[in-house]
Amino acid sequence: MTHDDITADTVSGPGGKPPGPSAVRPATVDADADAESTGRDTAPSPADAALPPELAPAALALFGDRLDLAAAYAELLATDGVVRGLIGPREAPRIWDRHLLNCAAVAERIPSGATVLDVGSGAGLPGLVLAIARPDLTVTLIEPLARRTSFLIEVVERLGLARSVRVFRGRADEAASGSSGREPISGDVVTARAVAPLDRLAGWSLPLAVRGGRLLALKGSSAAAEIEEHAEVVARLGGGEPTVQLCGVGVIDPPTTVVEIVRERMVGPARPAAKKRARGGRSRRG
Ligand SMILES: C[S@@+](CC[C@H](N)C(=O)[O-])C[C@H]1O[C@@H](n2cnc3c(N)ncnc32)[C@H](O)[C@@H]1O
Repeated sequence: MTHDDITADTVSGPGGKPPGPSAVRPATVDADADAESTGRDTAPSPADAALPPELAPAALALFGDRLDLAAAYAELLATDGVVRGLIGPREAPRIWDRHLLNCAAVAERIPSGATVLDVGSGAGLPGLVLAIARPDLTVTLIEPLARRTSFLIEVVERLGLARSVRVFRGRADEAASGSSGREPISGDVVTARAVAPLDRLAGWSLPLAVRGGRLLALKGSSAAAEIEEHAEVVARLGGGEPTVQLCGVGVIDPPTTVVEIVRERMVGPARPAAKKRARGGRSRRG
């Protein structure tokens, strides 16, 4: 089996431009773009993942007694994640504010004991962070790229999260409909960061939510404009009125901006066009 052959089925138990804390310039974890823009060839060091003292109160508030686990994940991202091209070298020193704390703040919108599906997890953001911050959650990381899912699988094992976190290798639509003999999956909450514009994201994500469940899309400064542009499509997909939620107010600065959409109606996939009928009202193929 090659590296690229690893599928979700081999896993037990359970990477655009992610919106960072900057309301103006979104953060990115795109390693290739980062390396190109800096021209740097930085050797990763665990020290890059050290929690900055000024962020310690926020980290403690968001991770509580799971702070050590969050620190272990930060170190894996800043070392293996950089070496394997999942995180740009420039992201390593800002892993806590732009990524871990930014994602963990969203936990306040997730009910106790919820099942969470994270679409386009990349290196585990935000799904893995939520699983670390909230041991009561059951989280599935949905990611089509083998290089990313193999990293996720290893991190889940190394952090001892296999009981609450599962990795699904595939696209969101494959997860929703079931494919390759896999059962369709659904959850109370669907999360996504830096995956697609709101219309496409809603098309992929709402079918994954149970009725009354919700999509939490981490969107940064584009949130209001995206809602205005795509509200009609969202409604056609069965979504309620999208709202903008600020998470982590008073804990992180700036708070995380999330577009929240409740799945109000179950809308099926588009039906194929009706067959043309021959004269006399009968289908041409009989
Ligand atoms: C820019 S990365 C963001 C990764 C991560 N969410 C973050 O914030 O760092 C976008 C990710 O979405 C994944 N992706 C793209 N299309 C997808 C789809 N249809 N279903 C699930 N994941 C998808 C890509 O493979 C990639 O890992």
